[in-house]
Amino acid sequence: MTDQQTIALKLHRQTAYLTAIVNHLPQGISVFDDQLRLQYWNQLFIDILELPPEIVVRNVSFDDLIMVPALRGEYGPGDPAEHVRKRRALAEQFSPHRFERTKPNGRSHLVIGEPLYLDGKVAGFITTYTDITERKRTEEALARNNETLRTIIDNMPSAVSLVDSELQVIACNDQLRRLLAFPDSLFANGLPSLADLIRFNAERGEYGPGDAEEQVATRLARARLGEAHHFERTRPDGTVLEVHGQPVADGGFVTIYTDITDRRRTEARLQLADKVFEHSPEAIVITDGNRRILSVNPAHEAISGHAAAHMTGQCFVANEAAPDAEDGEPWTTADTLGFWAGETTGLRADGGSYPRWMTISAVRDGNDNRLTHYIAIFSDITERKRAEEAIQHLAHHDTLTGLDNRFSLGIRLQQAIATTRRQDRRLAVLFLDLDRFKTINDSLGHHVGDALLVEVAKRLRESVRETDVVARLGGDEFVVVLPGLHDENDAAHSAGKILDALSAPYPIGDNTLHTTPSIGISLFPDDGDNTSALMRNADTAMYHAKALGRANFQFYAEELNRAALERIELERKLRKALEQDQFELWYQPQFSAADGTLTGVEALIRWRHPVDGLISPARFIPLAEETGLIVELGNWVLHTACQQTRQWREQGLPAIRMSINLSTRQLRSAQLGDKVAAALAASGLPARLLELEITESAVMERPQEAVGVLIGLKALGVSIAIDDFGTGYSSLSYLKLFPLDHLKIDRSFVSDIEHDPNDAAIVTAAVSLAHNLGLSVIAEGVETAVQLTRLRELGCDEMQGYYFSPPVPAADAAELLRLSARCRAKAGARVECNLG
Ligand SMILES: Nc1nc2c(ncn2[C@@H]2O[C@H](COP(=O)(O)O[C@H]3[C@@H](O)[C@H](n4cnc5c(=O)[nH]c(N)nc54)O[C@@H]3COP(=O)(O)O)[C@@H](O)[C@H]2O)c(=O)[nH]1
Repeated sequence: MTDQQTIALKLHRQTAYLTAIVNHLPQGISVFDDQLRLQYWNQLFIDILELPPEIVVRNVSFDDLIMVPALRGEYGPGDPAEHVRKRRALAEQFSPHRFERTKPNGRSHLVIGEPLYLDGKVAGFITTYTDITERKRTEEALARNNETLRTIIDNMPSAVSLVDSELQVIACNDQLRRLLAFPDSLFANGLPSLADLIRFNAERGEYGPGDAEEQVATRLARARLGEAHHFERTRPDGTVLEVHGQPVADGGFVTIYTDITDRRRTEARLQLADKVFEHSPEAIVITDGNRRILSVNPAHEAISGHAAAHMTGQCFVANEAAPDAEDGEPWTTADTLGFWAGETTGLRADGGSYPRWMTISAVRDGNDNRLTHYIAIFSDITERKRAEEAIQHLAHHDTLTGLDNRFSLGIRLQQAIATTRRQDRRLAVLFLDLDRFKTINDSLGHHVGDALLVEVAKRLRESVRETDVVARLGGDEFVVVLPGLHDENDAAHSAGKILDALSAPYPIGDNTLHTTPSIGISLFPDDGDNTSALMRNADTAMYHAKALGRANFQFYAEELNRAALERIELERKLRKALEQDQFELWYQPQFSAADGTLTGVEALIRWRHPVDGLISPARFIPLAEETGLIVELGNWVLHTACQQTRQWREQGLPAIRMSINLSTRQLRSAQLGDKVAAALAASGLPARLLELEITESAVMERPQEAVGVLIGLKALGVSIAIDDFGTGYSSLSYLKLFPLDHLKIDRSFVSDIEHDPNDAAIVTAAVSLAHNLGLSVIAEGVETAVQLTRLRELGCDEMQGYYFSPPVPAADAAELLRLSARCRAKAGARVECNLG
């Protein structure tokens, strides 16, 4: 073989090798010369560009080849020749190029072109065509997947972060910033590292107190372990986060943060609700929308006695004692208004019934408003009702007697007036007060007093009709209301019955007590058309009955009311008079019956009112006594009288006995002895010259007590006189015990002594009694010489009366004393003569 043949064979082989290589390349390949005529190609070139094989021949022009895809519209719409021209212009630049083309049929290929140089000159270009259809599809699918994932992550309610193995955050969603309240500045330079995030949190106290760097180190160390983790974290603002970390294949991990604040709150609420359900003292019943019981709490069993297990599935009945038809109301109300509350009756397992306060709530579905459940809550109100009834009873009744009280009386009287008005009838209000009740109460004790009141209440109730009202106002005051009367005779008849019933003896304990009522009656409509007028007028009439000697009944009369008003006015004036010192003392002399010498004076109070003039004590002493003002007034009298004697002595007048009147109230005052002693001390009056006059009725009201008081007073050295003797039914046994000095015969026995033998007999007996007890007798109210003679004959020791002198002011009394002193100086002189 020649060298030429050897070279030719080598070339041939090389060409065969190259052709084999080109044909087995995974790409299409084409080589155009500098005239853009095709010189080399392989089958994949034809396949990838989908060229008709018959036109792919050596020296075919670039234009003819690309006209094929241009005509197929692969370069877009428009003139294919224009597309070819543009591409040829680009190709003629012989510059490297690389692009991807996707054909209308969806197949893609990558085109990479490089110019070919021969001896430093452009000799054409070589182009490879790689079918990237599958790669593109995979890439697109991946991109779509990524997009989907991105959308999912971005729209997840949870925060997500993806950290690589270097602990660099490589992905996160917006929720991460929102949920963990990361500021934008943290992301200003792209995604931060996990360390940045942890440090930021540690520094703002997200992990609680402690050293921030330590907290960072601990957390990073944990992250580096790359282990799955799950924990809950409560942020400082109370948000509860559930954190799930999961390692991923490349060494990083994905973390999901979920806000479970609401879930935790709901759980806490449910737990609480569960506890409430379990431990509520009130029974709770939960039913479905058809009232079938789903569950009951333990309190239900405790209240009703029905075991919880037996209740489930049963139909719940609100009012167990009512017929079915009547159980509808609570449910229809709950259905329409969502809620019902009221009292129902429950039946216990043992068959007993009990009142229960129940609420029923209708529960509806939040979406379609469908009624899904009922919740009934109830409690046993037996005790509460009992207490209410007791309170109600207490509010309307007198605790001691069980009668209506003042409050209830007001209501019932008002109702009775309305009924009586409609019936065109009359109504009577009877105001009752027990005579001497206070004495019984004070002397025998409250328990006896109470027992008496209970018996009085019983008798009152028995004396009237069931429909009549009987009330106790307090103390010994009772009121009876008699509605539907024809006339006042009906009222009088009932009042008489009551009077008899209440006046009968009361066997109480070991005692048999006696009391009588004083009854005042007012009539509707005659004496008033409202409760207060009728009550007021009956009260006034009752006082009138008392004033008329007790144990009787009196109808109200207009004049009584006037008198009552006058009384109120007088009381007001009396208080003012005390403040303004409108009182003065006058003095009435007393003389010895034997020789006519002045033995003493009686101090008698006078009220000089700036407008009404001189007011008699008979008008105001009883009121002062009633109101208690007498204690202050009496003290003033005591002091003024004692001071007067001092003045008289200072004027050189003879020292005589000064008598003052003590009232019942003063007698009962615990300070009386001290006050008398103080007045004596202040005035320097020798005690023996002060005489205290106490009425017979005052001492006999509580004789035992009086004995002690009088002994105490006597011990001060004063003398004591019994005033108005003969009017107070003295008990002889007590008279003996009283430390008395004088007995003053009441002027009612004196005034008619010359004509009435009875009066003379009484005076005789009184004088005899007094002398027997070692007392001297003063006759008061002596107005005539005949009376004086007669009283002297009957043995009276001293005289007082207008015959000698009326009470006179202090200055005139001083004149009398002067005159008396002169008379005494003339031995044997008769004072009467001088007085005349
Ligand atoms: N607790 C006090 N009671 C007092 C005081 N001052 C007076 N009184 C009592 O008031 C009642 C009326 O008293 P008065 O109007 O002063 O009447 C007295 C005499 O004026 C009157 N009297 C005296 N002599 C006659 C007379 O011949 N005829 C007549 N018709 N009346 C006369 O009697 C009253 C004195 O009575 P007595 O006290 O019983 O001696 C009267 O009950 C006074 O007690 C006071 O300071 N405190």
